[in-house]
Amino acid sequence: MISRWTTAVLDTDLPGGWAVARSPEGFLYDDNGALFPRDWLKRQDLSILAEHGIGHLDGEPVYLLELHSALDIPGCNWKGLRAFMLEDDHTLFKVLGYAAQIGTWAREHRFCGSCGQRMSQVPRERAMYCDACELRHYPRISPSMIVLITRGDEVLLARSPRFVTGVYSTLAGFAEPGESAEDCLVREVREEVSIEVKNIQYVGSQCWPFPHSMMLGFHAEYASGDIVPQEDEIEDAQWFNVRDLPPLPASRSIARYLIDLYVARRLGHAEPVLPG
Ligand SMILES: NC(=O)c1ccc[n+]([C@@H]2O[C@H](COP(=O)([O-])OP(=O)(O)OC[C@H]3O[C@@H](n4cnc5c(N)ncnc54)[C@H](O)[C@@H]3O)[C@@H](O)[C@H]2O)c1
Ligand SMILES: [Mg+2]
Ligand SMILES: [Zn+2]
Repeated sequence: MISRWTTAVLDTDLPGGWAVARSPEGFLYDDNGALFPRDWLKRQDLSILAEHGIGHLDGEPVYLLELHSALDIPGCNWKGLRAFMLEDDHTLFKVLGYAAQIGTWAREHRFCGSCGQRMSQVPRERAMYCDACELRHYPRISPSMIVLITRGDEVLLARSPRFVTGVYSTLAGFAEPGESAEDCLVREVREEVSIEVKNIQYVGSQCWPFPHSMMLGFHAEYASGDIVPQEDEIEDAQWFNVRDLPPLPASRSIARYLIDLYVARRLGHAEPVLPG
């Protein structure tokens, strides 16, 4: 059965529901997954930094317990968000991805960036509020462009020194103030591989909670220039034939989708579906 997940701002004074617990070591899980009866979880000896009501899973309320530190609970363990992404339960990954973004943002906005006073959660709204200067802080989302550059049967893929050994991917980068999505894409491509692109086509978007990116995915055609990898950022960049590709990123990523979609179109295969 596919579970239904909707986000909401829930009242943390109400009892009951489910909860996920997040510490600097990741999310708590056991053999049944990462959702625990909330009242049971709160009876454990947790060092709770903040609690957030984050939404409904199949109509049941879900809360996040954001912890100062991990602790040992018999039968349970801690695991990072990336490990959950690589598993099959996509709905659970969405719940935890949202929880991670809300937890990180609230943790990093406990004090007002303008006057330094302690801030508080606004009831019924996803915002932190400063009483002293009436400033509101909303969750942070960082728009990032990601692009597959194509040249007929070839695609341009690159390696960052941070990637798993052997894996090549599309180019990506964060938008800067003053840029359109297209401006950002053109700049990132120039910076990272020193080439020019044309016919920029928007393909789709994906929430990427590492830690708070909104990925906007594109295909673009090669226009001119020779590949010059950006020092420190790009370890290697090459043109690959769609019939002979290197190891690629994880299948849930929009990077992989942009590649699989182009290959499918080029080779006349069925098109993949963008993971939500
Ligand atoms: N879902 C996917 O398929 C996929 C694939 C590739 C990259 N990504 C994500 O895209 C994002 C951007 O990719 P990148 O790492 O190549 O970026 P990038 O090329 O812009 O380089 C990263 C650098 O940008 C700066 N930076 C960090 N956070 C920033 C922010 N919020 N705003 C502006 N600048 C910031 C830092 O100096 C950092 O070293 C990252 O979050 C990455 O995880 C997602
Ligand atoms: Mg980049
Ligand atoms: Zn303030």
